[in-house]
Amino acid sequence: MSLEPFGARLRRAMDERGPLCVGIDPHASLLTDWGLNDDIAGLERFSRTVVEALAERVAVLKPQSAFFERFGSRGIAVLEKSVEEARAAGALVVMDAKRGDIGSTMAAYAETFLHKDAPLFSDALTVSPYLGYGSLKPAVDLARESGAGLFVLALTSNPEGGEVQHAVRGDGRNVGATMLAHLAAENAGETPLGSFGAVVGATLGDLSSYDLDINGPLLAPGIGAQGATAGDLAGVFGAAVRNVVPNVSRGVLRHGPDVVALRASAERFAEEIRAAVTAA
Ligand SMILES: O=c1ccn([C@@H]2O[C@H](COP(=O)(O)O)[C@@H](O)[C@H]2O)c(=O)[nH]1
Repeated sequence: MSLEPFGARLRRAMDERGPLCVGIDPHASLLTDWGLNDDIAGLERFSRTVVEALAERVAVLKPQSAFFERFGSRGIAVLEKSVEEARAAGALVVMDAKRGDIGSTMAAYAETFLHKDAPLFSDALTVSPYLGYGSLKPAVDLARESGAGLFVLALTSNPEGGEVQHAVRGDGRNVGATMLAHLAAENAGETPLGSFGAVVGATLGDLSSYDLDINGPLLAPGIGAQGATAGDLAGVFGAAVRNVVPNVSRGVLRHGPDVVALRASAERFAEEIRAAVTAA
């Protein structure tokens, strides 16, 4: 049996818990700062601590797959366990793996993260559309079947992204705007919120030239370590701010390993975000 659609589950979680998404990003430097070794035991302890501190409190946890993959199969086993425990504690899990390939290979990535019986099944997956939006079709189809979602890289938080995403097409529209239009079509008619979201950096300044009204969630990394603040959200997203899922990773994680300090940091960000969204 498939799950209720991701968009509906996310809307409810955002309304009940606030929209904050905290990353599980076990950087080698953070493991050291936490007094852990940069090894599988350190990885396991780090991830378990973040899940214990936050999975019952925040709407979304976003493991960054790269930091687990670097430990090989044992790192993937830790990732599987973290996803399972975070979901069991009530958080939605967005797997940040940024997958993208030709359609036939994309189907295998979709099976990996979006098939409801897969060991790494996640509520949503980040995907790259830069082999063409249509190449994502197997992931879109399987997400719909499973009740999962996608976050498509549209306007990323890093300064280098513009050379691809701001490139102007023959029809005068840029690439990022085109991805947003594809997502709006995917989400048409869905209530209360579509399941196909965009990644749009909180670092990007005024985005009023873009149509962010995609009837889907906007995952907004960049708050904290990359320099954006909760106070920037209304200026960046305008009326779409209600559908923004702001992500903070290092900004919260640097307060570990103390569980109370991690919770306090996440609560501070959550409060600032609540104030910014309410005032918008
Ligand atoms: O445009 C993007 C897409 C993804 N990310 C990811 O989000 C976190 C941000 O971490 P911070 O420590 O809060 O900077 C990280 O996992 C990135 O890979 C992004 O930053 N920008």
